[in-house]
Amino acid sequence: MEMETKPREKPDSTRWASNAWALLCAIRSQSPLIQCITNFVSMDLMANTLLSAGASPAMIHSVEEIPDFTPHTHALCVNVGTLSPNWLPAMKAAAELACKSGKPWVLDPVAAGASGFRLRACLELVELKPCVIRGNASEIIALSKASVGPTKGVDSSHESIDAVEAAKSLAQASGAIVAVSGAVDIVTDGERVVGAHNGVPMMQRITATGCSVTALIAAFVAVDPVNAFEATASALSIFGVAGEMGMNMAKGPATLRMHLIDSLYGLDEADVLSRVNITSLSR
Ligand SMILES: Nc1ncnc2c1ncn2[C@@H]1O[C@H](COP(=O)(O)OP(=O)(O)OP(=O)(O)O)[C@@H](O)[C@H]1O
Ligand SMILES: Cc1ncsc1CCO
Ligand SMILES: [Mg+2]
Repeated sequence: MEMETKPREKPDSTRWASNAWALLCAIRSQSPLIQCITNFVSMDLMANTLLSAGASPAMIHSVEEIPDFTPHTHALCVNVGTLSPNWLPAMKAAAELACKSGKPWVLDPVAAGASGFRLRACLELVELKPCVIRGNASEIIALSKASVGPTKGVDSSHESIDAVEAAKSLAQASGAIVAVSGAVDIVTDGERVVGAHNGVPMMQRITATGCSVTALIAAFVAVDPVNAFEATASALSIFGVAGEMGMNMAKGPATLRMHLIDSLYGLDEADVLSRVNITSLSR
């Protein structure tokens, strides 16, 4: 029998899974404070997603409060889902202050291509240096091409895999990590591309699961801001694992919503190590 002379390297998939578990443990022990400026539809599910993961959400959005509050947060999540002109100054002020305070902020460009107003707002926010941009495929394609077009509103009419090139060019142009959710969640820094192969299709039937995973990404980058690429893929995968486990108990979207939150809260090391499925898609 041949003796091994050096320790065998763990395969990539094992390293991704143990890193995801370490980051979830860090969220549970540090309970990072996440400021969320988000749409009215998502506020409840987003706050409950963050709480069940161990983070501390604060849905604070008035421009008057940002100078006092934003510097004390650990990360910021900005979501333009129910955008109106009077909300945009608060989003920009918070993004600017987060950057100035050295805190990561994450952008969710909901329905970016649905109107000129919304697209311009998203492009202005991208100028303010988000650490991560997470959207569905149609949103990332619209933002990357800076084009308004026929859309299904907040839902995607593209597959995530069709948005890989758009995501790479948006990442290169903006300096942000770009994530595209879908059957496979794609994450890129403009060079590297990974896919998180977790989740269940029923998650699309619950409004604001995308918004909520963007906030979860904010919590993951809050505990590991220098490795935003890894943190983003981990958050997407962990949320997908919670969806898979929740689906085992669910009868439809309403019960999946409940069981997803319970599963995220209850995830243990064995669940994470056996289910996290992140692979390289770089060519
Ligand atoms: N076909 C699928 N199979 C498995 N998981 C999926 C599938 N489609 C979406 N998901 C998961 O559902 C979650 C939401 O992704 P989706 O792309 O629907 O976001 P979204 O369109 O921004 O949603 P919303 O705007 O309602 O917040 C993600 O965690 C994603 O991984
Ligand atoms: C349904 C809906 N409309 C605006 S924001 C939102 C939540 C999902 O993006
Ligand atoms: Mg969305």
